[in-house]
Amino acid sequence: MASAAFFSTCSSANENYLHLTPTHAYAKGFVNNLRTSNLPSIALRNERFVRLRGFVAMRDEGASKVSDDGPRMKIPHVLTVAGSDSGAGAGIQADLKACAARRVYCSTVITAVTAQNTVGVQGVSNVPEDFVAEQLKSVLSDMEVDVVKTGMLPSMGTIKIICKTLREFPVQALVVDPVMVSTSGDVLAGPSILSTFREVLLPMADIITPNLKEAAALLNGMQLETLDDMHSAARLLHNMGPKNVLVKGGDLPDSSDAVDILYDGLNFYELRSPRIRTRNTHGTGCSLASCIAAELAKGYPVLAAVAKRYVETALDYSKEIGIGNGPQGPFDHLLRLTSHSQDCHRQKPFSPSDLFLYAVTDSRMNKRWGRSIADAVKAAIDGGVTIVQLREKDAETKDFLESAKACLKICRSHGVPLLINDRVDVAIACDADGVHVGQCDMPARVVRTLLGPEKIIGVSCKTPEQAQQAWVDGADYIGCGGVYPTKTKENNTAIGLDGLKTVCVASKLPVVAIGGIGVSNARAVMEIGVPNVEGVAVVSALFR
Ligand SMILES: Cc1ncc(COP(=O)(O)OP(=O)(O)O)c(N)n1
Ligand SMILES: Cc1ncsc1CCOP(=O)(O)O
Ligand SMILES: [Mg+2]
Repeated sequence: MASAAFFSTCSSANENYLHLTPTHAYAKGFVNNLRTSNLPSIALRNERFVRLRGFVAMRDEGASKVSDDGPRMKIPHVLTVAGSDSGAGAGIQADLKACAARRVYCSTVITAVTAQNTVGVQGVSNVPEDFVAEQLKSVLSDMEVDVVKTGMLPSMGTIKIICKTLREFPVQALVVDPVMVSTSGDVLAGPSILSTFREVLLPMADIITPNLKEAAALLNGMQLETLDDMHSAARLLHNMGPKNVLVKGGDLPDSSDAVDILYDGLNFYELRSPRIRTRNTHGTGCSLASCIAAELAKGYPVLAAVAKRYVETALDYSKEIGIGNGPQGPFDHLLRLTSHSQDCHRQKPFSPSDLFLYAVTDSRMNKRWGRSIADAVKAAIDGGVTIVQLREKDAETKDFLESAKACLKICRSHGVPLLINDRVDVAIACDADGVHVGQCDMPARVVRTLLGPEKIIGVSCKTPEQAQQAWVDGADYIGCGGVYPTKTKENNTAIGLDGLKTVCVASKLPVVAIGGIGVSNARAVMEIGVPNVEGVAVVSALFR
C-alpha cells in the first residue's frame, strides 16, 4: 500500500509499469536498458577469473606462499580408538563429528566394524588385534596426540595392546568410555573382557564415563537405581584406579532432569541438566566422551572439560531430525542440518553475471516511503535485479537480523543471491549468501575464514592495489566506485569512468560499478570498453 502511495507521486515512472511498485519499475527499466545494449563487457567474460574460493594459497601471483619450514601451529589432537558405526550416529563417526564441533583434530584407530542403523546392530566384525596395534603405532609414532579416547574395545587382546602402546607412547590424558551395550541394547563387548577392563585399562584412565548399565556391569551387577547408588558406584569405580569417574544417569528412572555424578576421589559433583525428550539420542555417550577428550586436549581441567552443555545443545537442536526408521536416531553434532534441509532453493554457485543489476538497500530511503526492507527487496527482484545487498547502516542488530531472514526467504525463492553489507555476524546468523566489505571493514581474508569457501565475498576497491589484495584475500568480486558523485555515501570521492577503467584493467575479479549510477548513465558504464565490468550497483535510483 505504501509503495502504491509513493508510486502515484512518482513523475518519472514509465506508464507501462503503472501496476508495479516504483522500485520494481525502475529495476525493470534498468534491465531493459542494459539488456538491449550490445554490451562488450558481457562478451568479454573475464577469462582469467578462476573460482578458487578458499584456496587462496594456490593462486599463482601475489599469494603469500605457505613455506615448508615456517612455524607450525600446534593443534589440539584427540585419538579415538573405537568401533565404526555404519549409521554414523555413534562410534568413530560420532567422535569425529564431536571433535570437529569442538574444533579439535581427531585421528582414528578402528577396533571393530559394525553394521548398524537406527533399529539396532545387525553385525560386528572385529579388526584383527595386530592391525589395531599397527593403526595405533602409525598415528602415535607420527602425530602429536594429546588425548586418547577409547570406545568399543571388543577383545581382551585389543585392550592389552592399547595399554602396551600407551606405555610406549604416553599421552596427556586417557578418556575411557567403557562401551559394552549400544543404545539399542545390543551387546558390543562381552562380559569376558570385564576383568581386563578393570585390571589393565581403568588404572591408566584419567576419566571413565560409564552409563548406569556399564557401571553396573563393571561392579558385578550392582543395582543402580538412585542418586545415592550412583555416588556409591562412582566411589567403587574410583577404587579401581581411574583418576576421575563420571557416572551418567541418563537412564535413571523417575527423573525429570538428566543427572550425572562426577567423582575425583575427593569431591562429588552433581551435574544436572533438563532432560531433553527426543528420539535422537544415539551416540550421546560416545559424543560426550569425545567432547571431554577434546576439552582436555585444549588444556582444560577435568571439571571444566565435562561440558555437558554441548551435547544438550546438539540434542535440543536435533529434536525434529528424522533419519532412519528405528527407535533411536542420530543427532546433528554440527548444528547445521536443519537450516539447509528447510531451504526449498539451495544457493547456486556465484557467477559474475549475478552482478548485472545489483540492488543495494538503504534503510533511510525505505523508511521514508514507509516500506519494509522485505517489500523493497521483493519489488526490486520482481523488477529484475540479479543480486541484493542489505546495507542497513542504522538498523538495530535484532531488527536487521529479522529483516535479513525475511529477505533471504524472498531471495531464495527467486534464486537471487542475498549479501549483507559490513555485518559478517548478521550474515552468519541468517545464513545469507555472502558479505560485502569495504577497506575499513573486516578484512576479506578474515571474512573468508569465517564464512568458508562457498559464500560470496565482495570488496570495495578504488585502486589496482586494493583490487589485487581482494583477489589474494579470496574475494569473489569487487565493487568499484563511487564512479559518479553521490549523496548516498558521505565523503566518497568519485573516481570517474577513468578510475573505474584503471581498476577494471588491473582486476583479476569481476567488477560491479557503484556510485551515482542511474538509468541515464548505466549504459556508459557498461560500455566502458575494458574487461571485467559485469554490472552496476545502485541504491537511490532503485529505492529513492
Ligand atoms: C557493491 C558495493 N560496492 C561498494 C560498497 C561500499 O562498501 P564500503 O566501502 O564498505 O562502504 P559502505 O557501503 O559500508 O558504507 C558497497 N556497499 N557495495
Ligand atoms: C555504497 C556506496 N559505495 C560507493 S558509492 C555508494 C553509494 C551508491 O549509492 P547511489 O546508487 O545512490 O549513488
Ligand atoms: Mg562497509
